[in-house]
Amino acid sequence: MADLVFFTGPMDCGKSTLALQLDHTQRVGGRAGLLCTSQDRSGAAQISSRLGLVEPAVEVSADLDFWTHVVHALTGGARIDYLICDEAQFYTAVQIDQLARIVDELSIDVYAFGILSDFRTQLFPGSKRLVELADRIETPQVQPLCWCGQQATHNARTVDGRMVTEGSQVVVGDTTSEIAAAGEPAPEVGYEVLCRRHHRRRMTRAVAQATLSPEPLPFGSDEADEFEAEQSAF
Ligand SMILES: Nc1ncnc2c1ncn2[C@@H]1O[C@H](COP(=O)(O)OP(=O)(O)O)[C@@H](O)[C@H]1O
Ligand SMILES: Cc1cn([C@H]2C[C@H](O)[C@@H](COP(=O)(O)O)O2)c(=O)[nH]c1=O
Repeated sequence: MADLVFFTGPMDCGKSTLALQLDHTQRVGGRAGLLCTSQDRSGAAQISSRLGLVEPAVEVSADLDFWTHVVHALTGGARIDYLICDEAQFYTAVQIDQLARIVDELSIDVYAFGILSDFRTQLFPGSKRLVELADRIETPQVQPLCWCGQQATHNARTVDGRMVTEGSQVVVGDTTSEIAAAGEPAPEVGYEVLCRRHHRRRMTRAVAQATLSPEPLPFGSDEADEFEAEQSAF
């Protein structure tokens, strides 16, 4: 029996890497897959992993009908045993229903990968529908960490280096940890993974570093006191 599996976790937890590993392993095992993605960071119709793996993929725009696409490919003689669907948070709820139908009526496995919630902690429509319909929800084994060392569970968006909680749900971009480590200036829009506590407090790595440094504090002393009390608890 085929399955609809949703692999989910915050940005930078290895979802695209796992998607390409799964595809490779299945292909080596003699199965044939169709790779799909939506608005990959690279700007091209491909699944790209931060570890450097890249594979071409069907670009899933809002008007793509998965059912029609797959049935058309099958009737044209293609073999499809499974679908790899990256950046599935950007798919519409209707497209997730089409994927479930493909699993149930065509016995094709669908492996979907995506983040659950946006920078405001609200579910993406595609992810919400996947949680509702998936046979299984899996979390990749590598867990990214918040700057405090706790497991990072939430995605923060930064604009000009400052965390924001308002804006469009979709703004394609990358995490800034490696950019910051290399000493490069933050991009206009970036992302940082945080634990819930620091996401709630809008306490990004930059804010924490500024607070801990002997430089003048960037925010009110109440917030700084709260932050120092929290640090002594670790
Ligand atoms: N130079 C590196 N060496 C080893 N692992 C790396 C390196 N750069 C990135 N990674 C790993 O790549 C993973 C991010 O992969 P990716 O598939 O792009 O994530 P996601 O799709 O979840 O955003 C992280 O687990 C990170 O630790
Ligand atoms: C939190 C959040 C993220 N995005 C975008 C940023 C990236 O382009 C993708 C996530 O990709 P990854 O492979 O998981 O790193 O989603 C967004 O548009 N809106 C958000 O709130």
